[in-house]
Amino acid sequence: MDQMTKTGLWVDAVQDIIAAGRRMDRFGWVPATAGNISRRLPDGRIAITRSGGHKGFLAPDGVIEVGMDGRAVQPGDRPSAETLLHCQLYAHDPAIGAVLHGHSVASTVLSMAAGDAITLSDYEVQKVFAGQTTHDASVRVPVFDNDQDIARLCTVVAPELGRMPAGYVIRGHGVYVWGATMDVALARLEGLEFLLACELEKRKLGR
Ligand SMILES: CSCCC(=O)C(=O)COP(=O)(O)O
Ligand SMILES: [Zn+2]
Repeated sequence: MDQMTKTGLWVDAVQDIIAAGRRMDRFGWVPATAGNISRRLPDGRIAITRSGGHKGFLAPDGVIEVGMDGRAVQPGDRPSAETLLHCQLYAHDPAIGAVLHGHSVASTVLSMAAGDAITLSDYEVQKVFAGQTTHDASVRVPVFDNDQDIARLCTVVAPELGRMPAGYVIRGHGVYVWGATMDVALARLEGLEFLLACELEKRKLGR
């Protein structure tokens, strides 16, 4: 165990991740072992969920430390299979402090029916996203084809970095959302999931 794992800052990050997992689970966004959650650490490393655990029932040892290259600091630790998507966001923007990934019904189903984006229009809640000041506008949420090769998926996401006010969706898979803090990331996730759920209901009405 190195110095970081002993500090209060590490404990804060772990508590943030455990609380986020519980909240995502309450909404049904992390079924079975789906989803992953991370936070940037003050030393530039990342605290991220271990691969394969239920994110609604995380214990402190369900969170491990990785470098910006996505490799576990402790040999033998197995970080989330999607760690590189988190690292990509942290590397892109130093202001990003937390990244969330969930598998909601709405993001899964809508993305399977979508082209290269889901467009959200006319919803008041769009204003939860930075730079959105009115419902009278559109928010484009890119949809990327699913890929088990996460390094290759990163190359597909890369051109859109900096142009995704609400996050992005991986087709038939789930959403990625981020924020300066865990609270901001959770608020954005809640906003995006609300809007995707509305969109799914609207389409069921044939509108
Ligand atoms: C059972 S969900 C398949 C893997 C996945 O998409 C996911 O989000 C969870 O993977 P992890 O390695 O982070 O547990
Ligand atoms: Zn996933």
